[in-house]
Amino acid sequence: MKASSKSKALQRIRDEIEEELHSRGAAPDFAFYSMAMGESVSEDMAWSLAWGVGGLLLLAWALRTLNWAWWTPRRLERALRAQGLNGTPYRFPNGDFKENIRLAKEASSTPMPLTHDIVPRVLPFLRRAIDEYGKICFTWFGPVPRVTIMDPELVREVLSNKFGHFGKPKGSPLGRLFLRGLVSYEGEKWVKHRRIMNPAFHVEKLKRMLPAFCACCSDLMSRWENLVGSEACYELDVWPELQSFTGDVISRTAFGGSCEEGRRIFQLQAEQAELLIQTIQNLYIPGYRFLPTPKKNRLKAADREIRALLRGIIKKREQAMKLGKASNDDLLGLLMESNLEYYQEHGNKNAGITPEDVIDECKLFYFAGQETTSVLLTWTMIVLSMHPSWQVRARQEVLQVFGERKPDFDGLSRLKNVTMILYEVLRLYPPAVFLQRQTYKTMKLGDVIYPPGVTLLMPIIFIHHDLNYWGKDANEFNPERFAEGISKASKDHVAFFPFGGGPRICIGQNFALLEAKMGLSMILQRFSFELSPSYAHSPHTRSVCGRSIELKLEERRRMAAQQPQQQQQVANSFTSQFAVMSKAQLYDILSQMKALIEQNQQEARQILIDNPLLTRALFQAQIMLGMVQSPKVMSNTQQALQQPQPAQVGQPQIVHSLQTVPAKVGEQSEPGSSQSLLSARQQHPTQPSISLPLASGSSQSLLSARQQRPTQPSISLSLASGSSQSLLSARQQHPTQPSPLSEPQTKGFLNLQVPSVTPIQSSQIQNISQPNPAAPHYSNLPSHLPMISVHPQQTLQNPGLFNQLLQPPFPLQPRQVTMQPFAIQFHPQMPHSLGLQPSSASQQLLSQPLFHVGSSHMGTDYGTQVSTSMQKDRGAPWVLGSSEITTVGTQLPGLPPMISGQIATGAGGQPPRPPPLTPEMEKALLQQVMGLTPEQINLLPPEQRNQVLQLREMLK
Ligand code: HEM
Repeated sequence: MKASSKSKALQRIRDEIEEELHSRGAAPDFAFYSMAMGESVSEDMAWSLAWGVGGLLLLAWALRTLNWAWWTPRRLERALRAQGLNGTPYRFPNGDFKENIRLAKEASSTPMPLTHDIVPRVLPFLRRAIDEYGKICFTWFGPVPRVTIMDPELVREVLSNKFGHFGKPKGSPLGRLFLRGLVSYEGEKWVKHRRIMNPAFHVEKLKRMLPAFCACCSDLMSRWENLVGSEACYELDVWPELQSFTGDVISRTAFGGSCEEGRRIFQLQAEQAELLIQTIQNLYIPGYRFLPTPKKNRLKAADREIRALLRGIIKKREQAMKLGKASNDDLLGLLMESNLEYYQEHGNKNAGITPEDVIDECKLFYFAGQETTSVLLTWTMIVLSMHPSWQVRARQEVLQVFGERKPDFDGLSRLKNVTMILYEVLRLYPPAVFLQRQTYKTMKLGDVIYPPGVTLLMPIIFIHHDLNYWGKDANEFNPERFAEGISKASKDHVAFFPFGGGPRICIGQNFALLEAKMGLSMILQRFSFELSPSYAHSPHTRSVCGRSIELKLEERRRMAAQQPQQQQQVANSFTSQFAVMSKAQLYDILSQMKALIEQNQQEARQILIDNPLLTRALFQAQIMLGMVQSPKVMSNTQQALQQPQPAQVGQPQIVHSLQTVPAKVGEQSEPGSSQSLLSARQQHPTQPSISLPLASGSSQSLLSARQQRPTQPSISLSLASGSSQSLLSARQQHPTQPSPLSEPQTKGFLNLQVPSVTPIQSSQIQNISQPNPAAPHYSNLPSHLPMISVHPQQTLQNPGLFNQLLQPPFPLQPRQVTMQPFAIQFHPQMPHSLGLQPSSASQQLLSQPLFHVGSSHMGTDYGTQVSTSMQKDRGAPWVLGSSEITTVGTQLPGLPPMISGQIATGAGGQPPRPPPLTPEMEKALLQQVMGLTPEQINLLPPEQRNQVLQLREMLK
C-alpha cells in the first residue's frame, strides 16, 4: 500500500517535472537520463528535486517568518524609541502576549470591590504599561508594536482618517472568513456598502422597527413574570436573558417575518463566535489556518448552514419584492431596497452589492449589534442595582412618560434621565473597550512619525475614566454630568466615544440606543431589581461570556401587597442598597428628606410613621455617615449623661436628626442652618448634628412641588435624588396623567417596600403632630446594619472598571476564572471586534455626505442625542450625520438643570469627612460586627466582607 502510493507520488512528480521541462524545451535531457540510468536514477533525481524545492520553500517561509517576527519588530522598536517613545522591550516571538494573559488572569482571580474603578481590572497590563512608560507608550501584540493614544484630540485625528492611511488592522484570515461586511471593508468597497446601508439605519426607518423592539421586550417581560411566578422575588442570571433578548431583536428587525430562521442564525453565530474565540486565542502562527481541526471544521459547517439559511431568506424576499408583497420594514428589506435604488441610480448591474455581500452584512448585524447592546443593558441593570436612587429616578421618569403603556418613539426621545444613565453606563462600561488602527504608510501624529506596520490603540475605557477629562469623580456613577449634553459632560468633548468616531462611527448607534431605552423602560415599568447576594463584581473583557450576573427581580405589582413577614427581607434589601451607596448618594437621599421636613414637618413625620422601613433606612444612612450614633451607643451615652431618655426616638426623632443633614457637602454652615440645628439640639440634646448649611436647591424644588400640589404623596421624595424634580415637571407637563405614585401598581421599587401613602388630609396632620406611640424605636433597627458602611471613609462606590469591544459582565459568586481575558479584542488577527479592519477610503469619498451616520431627524429630544450632540459639538469629521442629531445639551422637558445648591458627586463635590467614631460607638459597632449572621456578611461588598471577616477573626 505504502509502496504503491510512493510510486504514485513519484510518478506524479516525474510527470510534473517532465511537463515543466517540456515547457522549457528540456524534455530530451530528461528522457536521456531516464534511458541511460534507468528508473532508479529518475526516482532519485525526482526526490532530490522535490527536496530541493521543498527546502527552498521552507527557507523562504523561514526568512519571511524571521522578518515578521524578528527584523521588523526590531526595526520598528528602534524607530519608536529614537523618537522618545517608551515601551516594553520586544520579546521574541510573542511580544507581551503571555504577560498580558497572566496579569489579566491574576486580576480576575479575586472579586473586586463593588466600585466602578474597573480599568486596572479590565486591562491590567495596559494600565501597568501606561503607569510605567507614560501615556503614549508602546506594548507588543505578538511582533506588532501597539502605541497607546490617550489624547482625545489625537484619537479624533486617527479616527477621522482623512487620508485613509490609518486603516483597520487586518484581522486573522480565520476571522475574515467568518466576519466580513461593512466593518471589514476599506476604500471604495466600504464607501459603497456604507452608502447602501445608511438608509436602513435612518431614524425614520428605525421608527418602523419599534413594534419589533416592543414585541421582543414584551416576550421578555412575560418570561420574567412567569419566572418570578408567585415568589416575592426571583434571582435571575440576566446576562444570557439580555443576550437572547438582543438576539431576538436583531432577528426580528433584520428578517421580519423570517425571524424563526433568524433565531437559528443567531444561535449558530453565537456558537461560531465562541469557537472563533477559542481558535484564535493562541498566538497567530503563519499557516495555522490551513490545518484542519475539529473546531475549524465545526466553524465552517456552521458557516455553511448560516449562509444556506440566509440565501433562502433573501430568495424569498426577492420573490416577494417582485410580486410587490414584501414589507420593507426590516433591515434586510431596507438593505435590498437601498441596493436596488443604488443599482438603478448607477444603471449598471454590478453597481449594487451582491447577494453574498448581503449575506455578509446580515451576519455582521448579529456580531456587531447583539453582543454590544446586551452588554450595555446588562451593565445598566447592574449599575442601577448599585445605585437604587437612580433606579427609582429612572422608573419615575418612565412612569411619568408612559404610565403602564407601551413605550413609543416620541416618549423614548423625551427620557432624559434614562438617556443620561445610558450614557454614563457607556462611559464607565463601554462595550468596546478600545479601538485599533494601523499605519499603512509613514504617518505623522502629534509629534511622532509612525512607520508603516504600527498599531495605534485608542483605549476608550481609559479615556472614559480619565480624571483629567472627567474630574475627580471620573470613577463614580454620576449620570448628572450628562445633564447638559455630551459636549458639556467632560473637559474635552471628544473624551466620550463609545461608538467610535469619524466616518466609521457605529452605524447602529441609534438602533442600539433606541433598543436599550425600550428594553430598560419596559423592565423598569414592571420590575425592580437589586444585586443578588451571590453577585461578585468581576468585569472583564470577552465578547462571549457565559458567566452569570444574578439580579433579584421583584415584580412591582406584587410588591405592593407584600405581607408583613416579608418586611424584614425588604429591610434587608434597603440595608444592602444603602450599603452600596456612596456617601454623596446617602447625603443626597437624606437631604431630600430634610428638604421635605423643612417644608412640612408634619407631613414628613407622618410619612416616617407610615413607613417604618423607610425610617429605619434613613436612620441607617445617618449611622453610615457617622451623623448619629448607633442605638446602643446612644443609649449608653444617654445613661452616662444621665439625661432623660426620650420615650420615643422613632420617626419624630429622625425628623430632627434629618434636619441636620448638610444641604451641600463641603460648605460651611450658614446662620439659618445653625439656627435650625440649634433648635433641634435643644429638643434632643444627645442628637449629634453636623454644622453644615441648610437651604439647598433640592429642597427648593421639593418645596415648589409641594406648593403646587399640596396633597401630592411625598414618599417619592425620600429617595432618588432629583426624582422630585422630574416628578414635578412631568406632572406639570401631563396634568391628566395618572400619578404613578398614587396607585400601588405603579409605585417604584423602593416605594413599594412601604405601605402606600395617601394624600395627607388636614385631620391627619392634626393627628400626626403628636408623637405616635406605635412608632418604631431606634432599637428596632436591625442589628445587622452593614458596619462597614458606618466608616465614612470606606469607599463604597468607587471608580473603576473595564471593557473591551464587547464587554460582558461577571461571574456570580467567587467563581473559578476560566475565561481567557481579552479574547476578541486582543487578537490582532481578529477582524472587527473592535474595529480591527484596514481602511483607506479616499479623502474625497470620505467627505461625501453619505458617510454621515444615519441618525437624522432625531429631533431636539434628549432621546438619541449621541450623534446629535457629537455632531453639533464636534463637527462633521468626528461624528457624521451631525445634521441629524439634536443637542444633548438642550434643556429637556421634565428635568431642570441641576440646582446649584444641590448635592452632587461632581468634580470637587466630595462629601466631608464625618465626625470620628467615639469609643462607645466603636464598641457598639464592634458588637454589631460580631453579631452579623453569615447571610448578612454575604450581603456585603467583597472588600467589606473581607474586612468584617478579618475583624471577627481578630476579635475572636
Ligand atoms: C451599545 C451598542 C453598540 C456599541 C457600543 C457599538 C460600538 C461600535 C464601535 C466602537 C464601532 C467602531 C469600530 C471602529 O471604529 O473600529 C462600531 C462599528 C459598527 N457597528 Fe456598532 N456598536 C453598537 C451597536 C451596533 C448595532 C446595534 C449595530 C447593527 C445593528 C452595529 C453595527 C456596526 C457596524 C456595521 C459597524 C461598522 C461601521 C463601519 O465600519 O463603517 N453596532 N460599533
